[in-house]
Amino acid sequence: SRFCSPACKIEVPERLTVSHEALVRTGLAARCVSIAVREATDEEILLVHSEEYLEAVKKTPYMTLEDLMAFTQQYGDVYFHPNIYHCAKLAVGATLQLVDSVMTGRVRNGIALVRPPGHHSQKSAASGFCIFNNVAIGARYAMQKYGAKRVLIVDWDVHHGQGVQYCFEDDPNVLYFSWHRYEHQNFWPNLRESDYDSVGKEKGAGFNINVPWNKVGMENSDYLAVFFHVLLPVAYEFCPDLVLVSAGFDSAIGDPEGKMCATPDIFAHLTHLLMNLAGGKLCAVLEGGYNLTSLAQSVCQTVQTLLGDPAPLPADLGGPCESVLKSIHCVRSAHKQYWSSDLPASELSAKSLKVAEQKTGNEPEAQEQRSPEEIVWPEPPKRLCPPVRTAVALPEGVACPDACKRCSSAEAPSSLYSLSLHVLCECVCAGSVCRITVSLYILVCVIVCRAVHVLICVCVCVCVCVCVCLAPQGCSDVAGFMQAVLGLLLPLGYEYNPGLVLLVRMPGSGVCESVWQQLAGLLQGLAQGHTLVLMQVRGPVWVKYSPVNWWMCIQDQNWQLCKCTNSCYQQAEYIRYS
Ligand SMILES: NCCCNCCCCCC(=O)CS
Ligand SMILES: [Zn+2]
Repeated sequence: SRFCSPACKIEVPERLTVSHEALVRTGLAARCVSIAVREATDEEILLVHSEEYLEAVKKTPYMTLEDLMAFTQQYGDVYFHPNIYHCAKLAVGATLQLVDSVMTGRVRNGIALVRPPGHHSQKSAASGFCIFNNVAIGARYAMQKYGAKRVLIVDWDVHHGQGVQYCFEDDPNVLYFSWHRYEHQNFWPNLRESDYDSVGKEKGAGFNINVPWNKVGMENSDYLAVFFHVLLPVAYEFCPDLVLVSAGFDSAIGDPEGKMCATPDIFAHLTHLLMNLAGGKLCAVLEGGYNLTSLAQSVCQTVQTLLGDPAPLPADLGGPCESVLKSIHCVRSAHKQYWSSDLPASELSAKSLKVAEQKTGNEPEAQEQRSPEEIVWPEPPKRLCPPVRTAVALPEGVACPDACKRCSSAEAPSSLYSLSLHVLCECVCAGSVCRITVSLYILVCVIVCRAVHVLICVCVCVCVCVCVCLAPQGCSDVAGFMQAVLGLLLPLGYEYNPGLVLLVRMPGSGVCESVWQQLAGLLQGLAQGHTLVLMQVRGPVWVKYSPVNWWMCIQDQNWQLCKCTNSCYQQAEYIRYS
């Protein structure tokens, strides 16, 4: 009978079958393009691993049981099954097939559901269930075959991918970000170099970011705070050509390894926040994830966001806990010298990162006492996947796009203010909007919102401070702008949890196109994507309002609304008319 180390009780084949079955059951698989897997070649594996290691692993299918056990003992927490070499080659091959499909533009993004995982394996060693380092090979492959200059690897698995860190620690072209259960080096793999002060070596200094979780029981707001205040400002400054995600879901609630409390829907937001980078080129590669229920739910949340569906409302976020604030402060201080977009750590005061009352110490222990099966959490909320409908406000004399039928509103709104009020009221009285976050530029239209309710003004005053500190520099201060969006607007927006985001761009606001689109994209993580974008520009411009995706073509002050069928636009983008 097959010898079995304790490890093989959790890294089991059912991980892939339950994930795939969930994708099929929810209809998500049918919306995806399936990519064939293949075995990796020796040359591809040698992009990261040594010849002697590869040659040794090649022998494992033919080893006797005792040889296999001896071979396994030399590594930590892996098991070598006679078939694992074949599976490990398929895991790498699947990853590279995904990288091919994304880098050639055949698909925009995708996920490789593979096992064994990869992020712990090293040049000449297997570790932590990992044989070959799928994601590290994927990064090297993308740089070698497609000339990718900068690759961002985001490792949201609950373990530190030390294998990836070792592979790229002196390489400034690969930015490796990992958060991981650490508990002051008391959690596996118990490495000193997993702490926040490992920032990379030589030319790679600043390109390795470790965020240690020194407590278990981390929640959604902790994960988002690290994205807003550590990863995203640096990722935007790094400006990658490709994003690889070491998508381990053992960081989700119910996992026996992670013992965290973040719910599966958080992966919809983490994915969304990364999709605006690298022109949307994102390859997620499965790492860990051992609670079959939360694994399947987390995979579905990730895939549904990759497909472009609006993220669910970020349910009742608190502020990050004290322990996370400390980790964030430490890692930002360690990296302050490398990243200009990094506000001095002191700026990250408790006020902008609302300090939640210290998590009462007993929760995690309670978690520890309950067996993983006993931990329950609510089903992820049903998510909108709105048909793409459109509304076009057309100036006189401009023909409707095909298949549109003009249904001008009763009173053709005569100005930007009355239009947004008009649409606003339509939303509000349609009851589909309970609260509204006004975004950066709405302050100029504060008169529009007066008719809505006083809550707006609270938010507007916050936005006023952001806009004031931004407007003078205009587009030249992109870093400053993005820092304010990531470090202030998004955290507050997520905590405020609005029913609608109103984004108004006034002429002379001085923000350039790309930054504007980043802002509109990022804000769609709020309000289930209910975003109204109003732009007043010279000449007609199409803008997008979702989920009904109202398109408004605006010319000067002349507005008319008409609804188009959803056949007009499959993927809502900005289309500028000549
Ligand atoms: N030696 C005491 C217990 C050690 N357990 C090690 C578990 C490794 C988990 C690796 C993993 O999940 C990859 S994502
Ligand atoms: Zn893991």
